[in-house]
Amino acid sequence: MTALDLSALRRAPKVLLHDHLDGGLRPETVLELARDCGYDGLPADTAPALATWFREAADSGSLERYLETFAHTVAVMQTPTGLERVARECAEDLADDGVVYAEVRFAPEQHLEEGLTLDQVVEQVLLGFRAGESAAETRGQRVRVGVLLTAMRHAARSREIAELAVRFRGRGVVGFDIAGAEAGNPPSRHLDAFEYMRNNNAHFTIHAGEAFGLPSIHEAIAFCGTDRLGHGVRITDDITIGDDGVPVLGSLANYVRDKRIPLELCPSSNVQTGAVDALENHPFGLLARLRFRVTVNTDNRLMSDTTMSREMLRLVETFGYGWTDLERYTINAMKSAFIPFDQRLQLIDEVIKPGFAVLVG
Ligand SMILES: O=c1[nH]cnc2c1ncn2[C@@H]1O[C@H](CO)[C@@H](O)[C@H]1O
Ligand SMILES: [Zn+2]
Repeated sequence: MTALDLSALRRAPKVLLHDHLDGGLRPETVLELARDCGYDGLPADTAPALATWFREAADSGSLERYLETFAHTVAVMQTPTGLERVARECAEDLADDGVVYAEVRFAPEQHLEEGLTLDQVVEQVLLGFRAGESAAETRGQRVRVGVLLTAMRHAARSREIAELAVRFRGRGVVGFDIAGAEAGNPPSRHLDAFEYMRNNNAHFTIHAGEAFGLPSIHEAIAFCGTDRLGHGVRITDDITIGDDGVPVLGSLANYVRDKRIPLELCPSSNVQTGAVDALENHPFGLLARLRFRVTVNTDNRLMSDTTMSREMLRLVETFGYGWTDLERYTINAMKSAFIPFDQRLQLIDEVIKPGFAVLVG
């Protein structure tokens, strides 16, 4: 059995379903792109200072204030070269951390300030991911990145973005999502977009149950028909612990568990936005114990100063997980991916299981 430390975790084959492209830039890239495009609004002028600023500003205890930090990353992702570079480095960084499959999301509508079209934005990002995958492969690292197109929930372009996602299906886009401030912007505002996805037999996830509770999760499932829940941590509001210490599930919690609806849990991010007050109290422990389909995710690597390996290490330190637990969460994630079933199975059988066998054995 290999000791469960950060370097061993980085060698484990990992699957990431919830990661924002505009939340994962390298600090030095933010600085260089800002210089190139003449953006002078950055709050720091060295890479370490900028890294610290993002982490501290995101540590706000409020989703709204957390989201304000994205103004700086989105500002430097407005040109073809900027978009391509950010996507390329994202794929390389994930590969370097031992991620073998990732679904990375971003909102094309936020990248039109310099006159690019929605299609051009998506094309540049896809080019970047393909370049990053190839660069990683030349170093002997293998990662596959699929794209989720996000619509901003306070805006009114979700139908258009859903159409964009379907148009780029088969060319690297594997699904759709809505994100942004949750309170006041329920998923049902975007019913036509979700209906469009369903009519086209296309996959989507919805940020729900992060800053707002059960009504948001209920709408995402019952009205919108989501395949997965982005975060979904507040499903614990529907679980009570009886006097005998035994958890009792309400009907919504039961439904989520019965239907094996995947929860894209993002431990560090949830503490930063105040969805959870401390990692020790993160519902990951309870939900995993109750055998919900839990997955481990980064959300925003820059804002949380994290990686997949570090999120896993934090869970190991907090909940005492071992390799077989981590393998189970990884297989949960791979089963829940939006690529075709046979390809998921192949990654499980040929990459994930053999990779963990080496570590466990
Ligand atoms: O955890 C989150 N909850 C809700 N919205 C988020 C979260 N992280 C990022 N974004 C939002 O998604 C956009 C597209 O990637 C980001 O610009 C940010 O506004
Ligand atoms: Zn998110």
